[in-house]
Amino acid sequence: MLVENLDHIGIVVEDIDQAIKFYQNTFGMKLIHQEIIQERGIKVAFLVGEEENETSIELLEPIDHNDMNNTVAKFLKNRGQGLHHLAVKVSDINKALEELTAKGLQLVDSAPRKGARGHLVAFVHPKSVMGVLLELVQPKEL
Ligand SMILES: C[C@@H](C(=O)O)C(=O)SCCNC(=O)CCNC(=O)[C@H](O)C(C)(C)COP(=O)(O)OP(=O)(O)OC[C@H]1O[C@@H](n2cnc3c(N)ncnc32)[C@H](O)[C@@H]1OP(=O)(O)O
Repeated sequence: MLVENLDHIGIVVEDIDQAIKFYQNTFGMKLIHQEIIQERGIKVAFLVGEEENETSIELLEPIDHNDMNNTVAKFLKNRGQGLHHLAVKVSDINKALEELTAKGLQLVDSAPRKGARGHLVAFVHPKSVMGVLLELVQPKEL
């Protein structure tokens, strides 16, 4: 599997609007995308620094903070705000999943699904990545 680059870093927050303002006002970062993903029960926002094609930060807030079936709400309750996942860009997500399965890694998603920004995404379990929840991202234009 070939990782092209670090696509984004996911950070779970209590209040996404407040967090967006914090990243904009404190670090001068720019909001490039915002979306409510109803089927995942989350609100997300992507911010970048000066170089727009660089790695972004994805802020995530659960729509319902009390829904413990929602992975982000559960994370927020159990671990509080903070780093949630690392996302790497790959050109062929199906091939990457096949390779990781062959290498014995535990996948959360055995097949890709539509994630934020219409990209194809799949998660690898943190138990297989030394405690880091890893997201594979295949941009929709590929
Ligand atoms: C929009 C879209 C996108 O980016 O495009 C997205 O979908 S991102 C939005 C969020 N979607 C996702 O997160 C999907 C992938 N995540 C998941 O399916 C889940 O969060 C799992 C990774 C399977 C964990 O769920 P589970 O219910 O098993 O959690 P749990 O609280 O019982 O925890 C089980 C063990 O995993 C650890 N654990 C839980 N979440 C973790 C995380 N984010 N990073 C590292 N470790 C984590 C716990 O500490 C615990 O370890 P110990 O056993 O050692 O105590």
